[in-house]
Amino acid sequence: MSAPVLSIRNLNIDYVGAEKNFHAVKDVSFDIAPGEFFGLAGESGCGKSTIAFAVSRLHRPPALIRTGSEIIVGGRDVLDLDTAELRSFRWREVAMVFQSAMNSLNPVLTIEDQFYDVLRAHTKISREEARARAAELLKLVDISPDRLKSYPHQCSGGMRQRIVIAICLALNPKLLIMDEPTTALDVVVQREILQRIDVLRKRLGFSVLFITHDLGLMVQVSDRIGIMLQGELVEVNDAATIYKSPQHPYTKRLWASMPRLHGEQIKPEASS
Ligand SMILES: Nc1ncnc2c1ncn2[C@@H]1O[C@H](COP(=O)(O)OP(=O)(O)OP(=O)(O)O)[C@@H](O)[C@H]1O
Repeated sequence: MSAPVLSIRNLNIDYVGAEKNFHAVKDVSFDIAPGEFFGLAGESGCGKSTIAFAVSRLHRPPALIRTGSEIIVGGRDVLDLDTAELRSFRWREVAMVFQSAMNSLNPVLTIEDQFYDVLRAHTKISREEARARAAELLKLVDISPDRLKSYPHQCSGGMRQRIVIAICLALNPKLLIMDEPTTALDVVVQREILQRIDVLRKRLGFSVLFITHDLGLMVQVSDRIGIMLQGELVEVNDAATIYKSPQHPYTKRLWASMPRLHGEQIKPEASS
């Protein structure tokens, strides 16, 4: 089996407080294989985003990663990278779509300039080449290259979100982290975007770490799913098992708390 794209070992993260520390991520370990769509689910506040930020090394104080934690990407521990190494690590190896990504585009720059900024910062690329690459990336997410001249406010929310995803794919990262990437969008647009991501990861071969509290959406798109409860990873299983025969009592409770489209609840099969 080929080496994992991401290997997290004994990850412990505290939020350091004046009075006492809060242990937000508790000894979490999991791997993501090349090309795998891995979902991380759990109620609000269970530590999902804290993990996502740590993997991208975007965590800031008061978040403190404890000694002994490992986040291995491409054979290197992300926690050991210096500033110069981090610059090439982000975007090239790991790119992250945030919860409010569609509002993260710069309002005073055209879409073309936003692509150019990222491409120019990381590669030796001419304006012409960047335009061609940006057009190609827009097509990947089903947006006409005519949009290169638009400003963010001229694009719908779903379109802006797809533009952010296209920018994230600009440097062919091995891992795309998506933290509640579609929460602000309507259900149909959410689904379209996730289906598009799925097609792209199969075509381009990147892996996905997808974070949401919406377990129903997650089982439809993920290969494997990790369930978090109060900072701990309590179950990791393939999506079908999580759906049909969840093993951990908390996973069962999560399903029970989740309304289905027509009001009935998903009843997981009783586990033996
Ligand atoms: N800057 C901070 N200072 C102190 N505690 C924090 C900070 N950021 C997050 N926390 C706490 O750490 C815990 C984990 O938060 P995190 O945002 O990772 O959860 P989450 O599972 O991603 O939640 P959500 O789905 O609401 O985004 C929560 O209890 C949160 O209140």
